[in-house]
Amino acid sequence: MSRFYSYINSATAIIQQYNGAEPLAAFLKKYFTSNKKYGSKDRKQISHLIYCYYRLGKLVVEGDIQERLLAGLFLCSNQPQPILEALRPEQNQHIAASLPEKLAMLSLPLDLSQVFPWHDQLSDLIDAVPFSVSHVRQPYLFIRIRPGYYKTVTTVLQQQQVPFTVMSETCLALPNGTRIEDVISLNKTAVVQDYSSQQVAGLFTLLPHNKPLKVWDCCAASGGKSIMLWDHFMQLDLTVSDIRASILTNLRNRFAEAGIKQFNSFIANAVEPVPQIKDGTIDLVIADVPCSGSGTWSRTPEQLYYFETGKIGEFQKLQQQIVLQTSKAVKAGGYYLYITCSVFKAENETQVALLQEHGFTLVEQQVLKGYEQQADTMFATLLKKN
Ligand SMILES: C[S@@+](CC[C@H](N)C(=O)[O-])C[C@H]1O[C@@H](n2cnc3c(N)ncnc32)[C@H](O)[C@@H]1O
Repeated sequence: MSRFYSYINSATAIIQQYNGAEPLAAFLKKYFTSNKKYGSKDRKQISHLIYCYYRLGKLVVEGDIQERLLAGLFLCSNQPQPILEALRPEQNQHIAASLPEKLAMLSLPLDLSQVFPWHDQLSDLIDAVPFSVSHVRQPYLFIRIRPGYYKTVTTVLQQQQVPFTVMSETCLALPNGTRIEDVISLNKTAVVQDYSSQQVAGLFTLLPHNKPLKVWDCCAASGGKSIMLWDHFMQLDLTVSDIRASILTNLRNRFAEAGIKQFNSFIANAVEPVPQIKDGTIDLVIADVPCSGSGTWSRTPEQLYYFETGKIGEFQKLQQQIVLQTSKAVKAGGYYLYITCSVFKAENETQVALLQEHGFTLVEQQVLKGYEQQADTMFATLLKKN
């Protein structure tokens, strides 16, 4: 049996074992650790095959898994593939063709608008068809260059021959899989942060700049939004919290690398009263809430296959509890910044409507259409307390 059929058989066996209970990346890591026979080249090819398979969501491809693996590989790759060269050389020759051309070559009735089938649940302003089709492409890795380091970072990337595209004065797009941590002083000179996440900084310009703001980042994770806010204002009275201790440890390490020394941090469940935070005392609450992550599924395409819509309601309920509890902390005339990386209306506009019913006025709402830039799709709304 050729090496290429053996890749397909391995990918098939892995797909049959995987049930979506944990992230595919973690499952593959464990699988390859306990199956030592695969070299790094094999692991790369098999993983790519499997990711392409899930990029087609639940689309039915006539024939067996092998047929779907090869169709996925052809549609979702834009560089020549050794497996296609061996098994479908005519397709490999057209690997850089447009999607409609590729679909015509496959002569399979594949409707890519159904890769993400939950069109009726999307937030306003998200175009269902281009969003759905965007999942066939792997997104870029984006970095945000911190103030004063543009020349340092771009010079090192050029010296190390790392290709990049300039998206803005602070944002660079790099090929996914770039080991950026080996090339630059991560967190000191630049942070890994998606393009859309970086766009949220546009809302910071609408905040008062006349005195250091008292800020509470109530779902801080490893601090991506807080570091960006710090870079914007340079001076803040900053408090960060999260329900997970381990992620706060990451945050403290990142803040140390980023040179952010003055801040308060503690573990807190944002659905309950938080003793450290008094009602009506905060200028800005950032609530980058736990969500379905449906705007990021081109990074985790297994979700297109395994996601159950019942989970939207669970997230909606949790977000509602977080919003109602944490918004009490905002002082009169202060601000609430609500953020998700979800595309579902129930997690986005519905929560904003709830804030509006509880004494907040909408300042600006952004649907960040990352699917147009091979980035994540996000939702961000700034509200002001009446
Ligand atoms: C989308 S992430 C935040 C990302 C972060 N703001 C950033 O920019 O890197 C959501 C975070 O909410 C936290 N979380 C989930 N449930 C929570 C709760 N009940 N209270 C507080 N934090 C919670 C999760 O642990 C997770 O770190």
